[in-house]
Amino acid sequence: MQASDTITQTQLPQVTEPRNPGMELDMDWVMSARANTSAIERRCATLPGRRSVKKDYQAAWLCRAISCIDLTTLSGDDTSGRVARLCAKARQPVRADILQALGMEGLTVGAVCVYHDMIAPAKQALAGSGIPVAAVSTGFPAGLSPFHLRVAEIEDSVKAGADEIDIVISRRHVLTGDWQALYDEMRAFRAACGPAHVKAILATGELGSLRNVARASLICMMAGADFIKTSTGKESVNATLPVSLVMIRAIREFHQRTGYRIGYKPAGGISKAKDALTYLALIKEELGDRWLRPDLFRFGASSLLGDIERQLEHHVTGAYSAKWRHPMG
Ligand SMILES: O=C[C@H](O)COP(=O)(O)O
Repeated sequence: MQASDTITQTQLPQVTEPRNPGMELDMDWVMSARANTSAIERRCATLPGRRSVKKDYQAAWLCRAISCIDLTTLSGDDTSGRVARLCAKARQPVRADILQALGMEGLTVGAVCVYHDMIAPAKQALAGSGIPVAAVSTGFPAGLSPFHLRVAEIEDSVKAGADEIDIVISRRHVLTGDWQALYDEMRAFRAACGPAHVKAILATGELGSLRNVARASLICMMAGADFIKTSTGKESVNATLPVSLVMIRAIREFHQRTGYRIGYKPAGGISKAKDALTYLALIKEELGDRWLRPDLFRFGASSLLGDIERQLEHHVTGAYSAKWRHPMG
């Protein structure tokens, strides 16, 4: 991919997929899902690891990564002011002179992701930008509040203007093998979202096995998820490459069997530009170019953008601002 390709593709109108309507729970399909851990690890070891961004095409990939970030703040001390600053960053993710040098004026992140109470300030700060607001919901991060409150929380966030809802599944349904309960829960969450797109957070670090990750991925897609997402960012193990491989292969299989493309969002602990490049390579190789757009791929990340910005600055100016030089030099 050359820088010019990325520029053109970034400025193209967003491709829209027909929404996944969901389907009946197909238990035979779910139970046939397997995950061979050693084969998955071998596959992940073949992915390119890049140390630094030296070439234009790598900078182009980083710009693509920016366009796919759900720029996130999910802290107990979030304020309207912090969210407004985050949204300003979402609108102009990289310094203007760097964007200009790359020919990437107008580049924005994919979305801003906040708690319910921060939806209104985020909507206000993003007005007119076209950048969607995603709200975490359903008792995020543990998902252990009463079911009717979790459904009501979704409805409230949609009323408050959230364009996307990131729900958390009940891990216990997976851990006890109660697949019907997981399907019914996801179906109810999807219905409560109405027009808002729904991302199903599996919290893969708490699901016990890669086979459970594969099965939970399929069930959430069968129940109508628009995206499946690895983690809340609050588990002790968040997004990993093996988990990602299992989830994106489930997405590929779902597309092959139903014709619907489901989005993928690795989240939690992705903070390095080189890791973002590895994820993009994985998506390109396993799902193809169509998934390398923000309507089908997002990084859930609070600090990835900072490292990408440093890499791009280094690429354009030959120096990191973080490396102190003489102020007059
Ligand atoms: O969904 C997004 C995650 O909560 C972000 O996690 P992070 O702060 O580790 O980047």
